[in-house]
This record gives sequence, structure tokens and C-alpha cells, in this order.
Amino acid sequence: MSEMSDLRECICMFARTMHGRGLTHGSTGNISARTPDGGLLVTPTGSSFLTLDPARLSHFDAELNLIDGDKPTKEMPLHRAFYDTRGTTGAIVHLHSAHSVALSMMPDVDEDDFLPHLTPYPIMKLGRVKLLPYMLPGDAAIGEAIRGLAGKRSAVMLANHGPVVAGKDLEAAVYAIEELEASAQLAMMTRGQNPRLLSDDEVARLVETFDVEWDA
Ligand SMILES: O=C(CO)COP(=O)(O)O
Ligand SMILES: [Zn+2]
Repeated sequence: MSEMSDLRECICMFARTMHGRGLTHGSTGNISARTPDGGLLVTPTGSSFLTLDPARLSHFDAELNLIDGDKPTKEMPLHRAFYDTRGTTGAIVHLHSAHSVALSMMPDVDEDDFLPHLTPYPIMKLGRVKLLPYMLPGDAAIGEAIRGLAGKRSAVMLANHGPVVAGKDLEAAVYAIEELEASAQLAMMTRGQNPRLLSDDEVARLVETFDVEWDA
């Protein structure tokens, strides 16, 4: 199989596993990934992660003209903003995962550092997650807000909506967004119970050891 058809299969396989674990539902969420020739494969608007057809993914060339496949996700402005501002981006995943959405609605959440410092992996895989205010799904304003971060964050949480993560490749983006949701679940489980947080020194050690983008 060619690299291109492998990537098509991979997008559908990761989408199916995330749907199967309830990480997104119905026709929510979207995925994009860079193709070997600098184009993009994108999940079609209104499609379900459960039943994606590899042959019908929206296919863009390197100038981002749609060359075949179904109409792309309405969240193209958001996807484009990440590719344009973070040169290292190979794939982007957006979900409507319940625990991170719930956490985004809680009072006193730190907008600049959305996830409390409960465990190491979210810090290692995501750096600091920026909470963006609620905006209409598909609104170009989401893309503008991401551009405003100037490529300094790989993960954002859209309040009352869902997380978005950019990774160097599809596997990295999926693992990172799973980490975001698992961490938000722990945050919701332990909310109001005064859990022991990682200390600032413990966080600093993680940032240094695993070369985490943190101070941006
Ligand atoms: O999650 C979604 C919008 O935020 C799903 O929209 P699309 O079906 O257009 O990808
Ligand atoms: Zn969405």
C-alpha cells in the first residue's frame, strides 16, 4: 500500500477507536493530517468517526485547494490556523470529549493552564493547554484566536465545546488528546477534594527532562 492509502486507513482507524471509547460521539469531532506531498487529508463535515470511508476523506493539495473527496469539516479555519502557525504540525485532532468539556465549564479554571497538575503525562505530551472562550462551531474567530497564540501552544480547549490538539503526526496528536481527556477526567473526579498536586519543582523537572514547551 502507498503512504497515502496508509494515511487514509490510519485516520479512519484512529477515529474508530476514539469513537468506540466514547471520546467523541454522533458526527462530532474532526481530524486532519499532512500528506507526504504537503497536502492535507481531512474528515468530511457531518461524518461520524465510527463510519469514515478512507476513499471519501477531503483531499487538499499543498496550496490547500480541495482536489477530491467530500466537503471538509466546517472547522477548516481552526485546522489551517495550527498548520500556518506551527510548522511542526503533521496532524490535528478535535473531539467533543465529555470530561474536558465539563472542566471547561467549571468556575475558577486557569485560562492559561487549563489542566491542574495532577500527573506527569499531560504535562509531557501537551505542555500548557490554553482555554479559549466559547465561539460558534466553525466560526473563523476560532482560527483567529489560535493564530493569536503565535504557534506557542500545541493544545487548546474550546470552552463549552471540545479540545483541539496539534501533533507532529497523527499518532502523536491522538495520544496527546487522549491525555488531555484523561487528565480532565481526573480533574473532575478529584475536584473539591483537595488532591495532592505535583509541586512546581516536580513540574519544572518534567519540563526540563522531557523538553516540554512550557514558558510560552
Ligand atoms: O466538531 C465539529 C464542529 O466543531 C464537527 O463539525 P464537522 O462535522 O463539520 O467536522
Ligand atoms: Zn466541535
